[in-house]
Amino acid sequence: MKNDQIHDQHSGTRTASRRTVLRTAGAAVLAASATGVTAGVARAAADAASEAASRPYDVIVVGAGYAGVTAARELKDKGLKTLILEARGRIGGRTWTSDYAGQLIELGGGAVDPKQPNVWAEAKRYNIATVTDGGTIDNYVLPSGNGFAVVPIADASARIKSVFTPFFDGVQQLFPQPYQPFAQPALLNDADKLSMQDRLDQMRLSADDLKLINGTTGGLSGGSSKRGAYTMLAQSWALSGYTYEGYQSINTYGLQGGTVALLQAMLTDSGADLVLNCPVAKITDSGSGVTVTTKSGKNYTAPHVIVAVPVNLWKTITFSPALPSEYTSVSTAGIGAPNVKKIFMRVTNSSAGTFIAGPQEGFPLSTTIPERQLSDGSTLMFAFCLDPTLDATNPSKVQSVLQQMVPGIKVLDTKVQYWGADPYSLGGWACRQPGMLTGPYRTIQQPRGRVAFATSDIATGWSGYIDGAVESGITAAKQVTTLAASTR
Ligand SMILES: Cc1cc2nc3c(=O)[nH]c(=O)nc-3n(C[C@H](O)[C@H](O)[C@H](O)COP(=O)(O)OP(=O)(O)OC[C@H]3O[C@@H](n4cnc5c(N)ncnc54)[C@H](O)[C@@H]3O)c2cc1C
Repeated sequence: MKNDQIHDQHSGTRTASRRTVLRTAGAAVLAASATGVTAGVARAAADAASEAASRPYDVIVVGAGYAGVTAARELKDKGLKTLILEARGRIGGRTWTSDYAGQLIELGGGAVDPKQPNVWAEAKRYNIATVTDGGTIDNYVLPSGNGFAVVPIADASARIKSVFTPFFDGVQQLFPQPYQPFAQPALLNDADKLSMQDRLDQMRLSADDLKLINGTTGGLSGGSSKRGAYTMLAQSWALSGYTYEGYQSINTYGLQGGTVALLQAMLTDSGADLVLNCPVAKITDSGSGVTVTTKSGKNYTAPHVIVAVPVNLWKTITFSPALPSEYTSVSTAGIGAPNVKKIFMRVTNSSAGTFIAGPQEGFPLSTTIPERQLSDGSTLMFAFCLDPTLDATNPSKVQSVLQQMVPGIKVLDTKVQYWGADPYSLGGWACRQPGMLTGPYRTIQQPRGRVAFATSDIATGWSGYIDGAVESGITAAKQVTTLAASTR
């Protein structure tokens, strides 16, 4: 079976798509990612930052992930000049094109899909090809009784589909227009109270069937199905066309050259100046302009600011005047799923052939997926891990967990990104908690004074995906353009 017939997204789900990614110089692109004030290799970073502080900008964007860069590009299209301040030494945030075992890899988000209109349009606009891999996967390793069973992929997919599809009974009525999640307020009020675990409980599944799907719901939630809102996954199902196949297929494509290739093209087009290694600590809105203060004490001013950092980071920035409680409480509770690690590894000796593993909630590794065969005879795989106690940088620890599912398998080495502990993400993909969508969500999508917000975490459509980041960047740029026109 072609491996793009099954799939996953993010964590708990089951991605099977492998990509023939052109091994363009991902790292070199990253190293050369800065434009504008940071472009000159010879120019000292401090000089560049000082120069930026004295230049007149219409808008300062905080954060150079997909949401922030999209906002800057949109503002340029409206004739506004933008400065981007980024905490890290690279662009991309929760997308991170890196390299491992001589391969280009995505340590964060990587998959895009034609059902995701915003990011798909960007790829077309900048002529970035989408890539997929036609490799095959033999088996699915599934929980069975107290252990695991190796099941031919077609049989396993049919079984998962039959258990998973009823989880979404009624979603067509709940989200008849997937990009307008509030269209059915009465139904939504009830549904948004449910955690994914509540919905699983309603289904009264057998122990084995429960284990078939709670790895997905628990994984998306950041470790426990009790944390994630049912409406989060239900809306993704609706956006995918209300079918298992539609939902499965959203992880089929990657971007040629990696996510950084598209983002770099957008950044270059934005004409924005970018300062890297510049974490923002304070944002002061005087009513007539905004001052952004970095951790190192440097001030930048502009008429407007777009805060394009993850929601989980809002609580780490001092806003003056203070943000209303809706913003602070959501940031404290968190939208970005906790505990998320993405692990790349080289494996050999698989008794299950090429396989996907979909263990149950609570197992130290979540979905485990083959990416491609390597010329040294090993297989490049990646896995998600929601267990903060597993030291995934230690190959023998990962191996002993993997061997519980596939006896004899060997892990040669690993490369890990722990998003939950990363100070500039404090979590992985967005997964709202029960009550957030019907509660503070519409408020936190709005600007406060001269400060607007952009991130996939507050998107109306594909929140939790690159597409949602692009959508949110477009929205924030519109909000600021309207404000700028009214305050001129
Ligand atoms: C492991 C993983 C797998 C995923 N898989 C997929 C997938 O396959 N497909 C998909 O579509 N999506 C996927 N996602 C989700 C997707 O990556 C995100 O939704 C998207 O990248 C978020 O973009 P953003 O711009 O909203 O936020 P971010 O990418 O987090 O960007 C925010 C930026 O703000 C910066 N920042 C933070 N604090 C400060 C500060 N104080 N001062 C200045 N800058 C600051 C950060 O460094 C960062 O660059 C995945 C995410 C993860 C973690």
